[in-house]
This record gives sequence, structure tokens and C-alpha cells, in this order.
Amino acid sequence: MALNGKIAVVTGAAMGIGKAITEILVQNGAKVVLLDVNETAGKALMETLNKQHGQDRTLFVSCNVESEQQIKAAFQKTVETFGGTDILCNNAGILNENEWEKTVSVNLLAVIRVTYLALEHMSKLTGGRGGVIVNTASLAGIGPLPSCPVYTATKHGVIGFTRALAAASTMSGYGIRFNAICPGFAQTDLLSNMNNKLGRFSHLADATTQMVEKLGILNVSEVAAPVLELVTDESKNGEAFMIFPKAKQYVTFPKVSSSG
Ligand SMILES: NC(=O)c1ccc[n+]([C@@H]2O[C@H](COP(=O)([O-])OP(=O)(O)OC[C@H]3O[C@@H](n4cnc5c(N)ncnc54)[C@H](O)[C@@H]3O)[C@@H](O)[C@H]2O)c1
Ligand SMILES: CCCCC[C@H](O)CC\C=C/C=C/C=C/[C@@H](O)[C@@H](O)CCCC(=O)O
Repeated sequence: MALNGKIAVVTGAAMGIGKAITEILVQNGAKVVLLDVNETAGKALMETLNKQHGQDRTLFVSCNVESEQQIKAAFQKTVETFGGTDILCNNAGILNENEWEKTVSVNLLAVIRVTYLALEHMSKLTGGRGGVIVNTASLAGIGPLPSCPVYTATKHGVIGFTRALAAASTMSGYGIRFNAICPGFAQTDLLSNMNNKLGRFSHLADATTQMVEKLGILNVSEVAAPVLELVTDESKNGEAFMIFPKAKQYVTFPKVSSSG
């Protein structure tokens, strides 16, 4: 998929990995709608990118992905401003084992909610142009993190949801590809703030820090590049793309079949 003229919606676009995804999509020709609850950072990024690339290249819309009404309004604003949606990056996410219901709400329920509302705009069965949806999971969606089991569960859920929808899309004719990125530790506020978000598992903070030291820390541009690969390579559907410092690898999942 060439990105010139394509319209992307990125959630959690104002900071961190979402900001890097937004930047690489704009740099490669897409127009991007930035959705975030952080209005200050979101508007600042919009203004910076529009100054660099042209006044009609990005739009910030204040949107809490937990709100059906706000998501609907954001997609409507996208249609009114740019004419439709070709690319969706479900990136918004939090880590908070204290407020674990909110973690489930943002990291998994909202990915489902935004995806289902996006289908109404993107699916060829409902007048859309098709396209691609990239969900931000995590290596914690592949291997469990003992210090944050609910976060781990949400990321496992994102991967399962992504793979199931990829198959459903092919079988149904949506014309939409679904893929997930599984980054390792990346230098963002989420990682910086992790130690006071572990709740009843705070005693495992040191073990997690040791894991960070062992796996290393990505910069956010190392996460954005694989997103561009999944968006532009039209052969990719149902993939989980693991991202390590200086290495990337597609997950090979076991086949489920009766051994009898
Ligand atoms: N940082 C890492 O080590 C790492 C690794 C793998 C995956 N991830 C995932 O990457 C994604 C982005 O995380 P990050 O590390 O960039 O964190 P971050 O905190 O730097 O950025 C998250 C962004 O999402 C926004 N956001 C949070 N809740 C929202 C909501 N309800 N509605 C709309 N926007 C909301 C925040 O305002 C912020 O701009 C998350 O899904 C996270 O789980 C992070
Ligand atoms: C508190 C974590 C904050 C960042 C969460 C992000 O989503 C990044 C998660 C990055 C990596 C997760 C790796 C999980 C690995 C475990 O499953 C385990 O296999 C690692 C064992 C490492 C070791 O050999 O000691």
C-alpha cells in the first residue's frame, strides 16, 4: 500500500510510540488523524507536523478510546475532513495493575470498540475502501510478565483478537488486513512510570528491571518502522511482529489440530 493520499487514524498518538507511528506515516505521505486524551501534546504535535509537511496533513481530535460516543465523533470528523479511513493504528494503552479494570478497558475493550466502529467506515461490505489495521500489543502478549498479569492478559487478548479478525476479514470479504506489533521495552512514559504502577506485584519490580536490562530498550522510532512495514506490505495479514533492539521477528504460532 503506497501511503500518498491514504488516511490514517492513530490512537494514543500524542506521545511515545503513537507519536512515532504518526510521524512515520506522515513522513511517508499519509494524512493522519491523531486521537488522544492529552490535548496539549496532541495539538502541539499536529501543529509541528503541519508546519513541516503542510497544513492539511494532520488533525488532532480529543478522544478517550473508552468512550463509544467520542470514537464515533472522531471517525465522523475524519470522514468530514479527509473523506474516509484507510489505516487504523490501535495504539493507546496504559499499564496500571492497581487500576486493573481501567487497564482492561483501555488496552483491550477499547481496541475492540474502536475496531468495530472502524469496520463501519473501512469495510468493503459497508461502502468502505478496505485497508489495514495495526494493533499495538507487546512482547508481554507473547511471554507473560509476572509483575503485570492484567497488562499481560490484555496484550495476549489483543493478539488473539487481531489474528481472529484477520481470518474473519479474509472469509467475509472486508478487504481489511489485521496485524499486531509486539514491541519489547521502549523508552516512553509508560516504561518510565512502571515501578509505581505494579500494585500488589510491586515486590517484583526489581525482577522486571533485570528483564529490561537483559532485553534492552528500544527507541520509539525502532517501533514505528515495523508498523510501516505492516501497513505497506499487502501480503501481511494475521501477523504478530516481535520487535527487539536490533532484531525483528514474525511469530510462528502452533497449528491447532487433533493429533489423533
Ligand atoms: N513502552 C513500552 O515499553 C511498550 C512496549 C510494548 C508495547 N507498548 C504499548 O504501546 C502503546 C503506547 O504506549 P507508550 O509506551 O507509547 O505509552 P505512553 O504513555 O508514552 O503513550 C500512551 C499514549 O496513549 C494515550 N492514552 C492513554 N489512555 C488513553 C485513552 N483512554 N484514550 C486515548 N488516548 C489514551 C496517552 O495520553 C499517551 O499519549 C500501549 O498500547 C503500550 O501498551 C509499550
Ligand atoms: C512493566 C513492563 C512495562 C513495559 C511493558 C511493555 O509492553 C514491554 C514488555 C516488554 C517485554 C516483555 C517480555 C516478557 C518476557 C517474559 O515472558 C519472560 O519470558 C522473560 C524472561 C526473561 C529472562 O529470560 O529472564
